[in-house]
Amino acid sequence: MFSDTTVSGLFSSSVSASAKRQALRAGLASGTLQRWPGAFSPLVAKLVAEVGFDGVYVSGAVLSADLGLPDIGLTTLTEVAGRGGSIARAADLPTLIDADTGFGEPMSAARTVATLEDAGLAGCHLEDQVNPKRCGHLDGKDVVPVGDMLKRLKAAVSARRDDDFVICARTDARAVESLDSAIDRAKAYADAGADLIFTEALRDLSEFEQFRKAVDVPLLANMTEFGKSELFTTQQLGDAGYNAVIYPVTTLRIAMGAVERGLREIVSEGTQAGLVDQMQHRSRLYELLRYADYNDFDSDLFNFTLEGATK
Ligand SMILES: C[C@](O)(C(=O)O)[C@H](CC(=O)O)C(=O)O
Ligand SMILES: [Mg+2]
Repeated sequence: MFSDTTVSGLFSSSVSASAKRQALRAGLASGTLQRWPGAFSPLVAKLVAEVGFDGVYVSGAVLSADLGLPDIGLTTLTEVAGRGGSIARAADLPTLIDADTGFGEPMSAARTVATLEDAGLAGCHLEDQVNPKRCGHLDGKDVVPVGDMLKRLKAAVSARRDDDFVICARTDARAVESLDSAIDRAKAYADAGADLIFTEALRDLSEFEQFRKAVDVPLLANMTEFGKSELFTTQQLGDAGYNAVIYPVTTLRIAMGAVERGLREIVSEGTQAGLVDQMQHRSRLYELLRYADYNDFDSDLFNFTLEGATK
């Protein structure tokens, strides 16, 4: 029987895309470091929200890896917007997505922004790398001339229909040119309308501090593992005056580490029984997915209980 329980928020977050964008902007203006872990799936986004983070990040590296591809600009806007939209709608938090170089020339960057807005994202970042792009923490990457990136950014900004959609400009110039050049580029990108600057692959804390002193727009730090930056704490990044931090690939690395160990143990032991204690319990999964609320919604169709399940 249908009950009058509201289904709002069951299939998709009940917070509108525009409210999420406002929340993202408020967080960036709050003076408190905003923490955005990468979610490799909608389910992980739900967990990110429940654990108490401020936002969700969708990583290009993770999205490609999940498709079994390297992060070298092979994914398409359709793939990225589709997966990003599914992740964004799963949680009440705002989601920032990695839009790489904008999937083409400036007009494509503009279309990227419109498409990501339609998909319910709260913001995206566009980087100043050449195509094909690479992971910002690997050697051998290159950046486009400042003027080309300004065209990319201006096109993106002009395509925005919701003024609250956050456009973040990422500069990869630190590793390719110098810290000074990265700072100059950041200033030019902010003048072109970027709301947030992603300072890629800085080396030590003093570089984060120098960046902060030189520019007066919100700054984002990338705490990706096994890269060029040391892993600073939220306290250190907050003290350095940064506004946001991403842990882009962290949840995927944790999960894949556990998956590989688990698969090997099944082969060596002939059973996964010794791993069960480390697994997310069925009841916890059902709690995250709000099974009980679906039961309430239509008890004729959904009458799940955990009775009979092994503990
Ligand atoms: C942030 C990043 O763009 C991503 O796609 O997640 C990557 C992360 C990584 O490869 O570790 C990057 O820093 O280029
Ligand atoms: Mg990326």
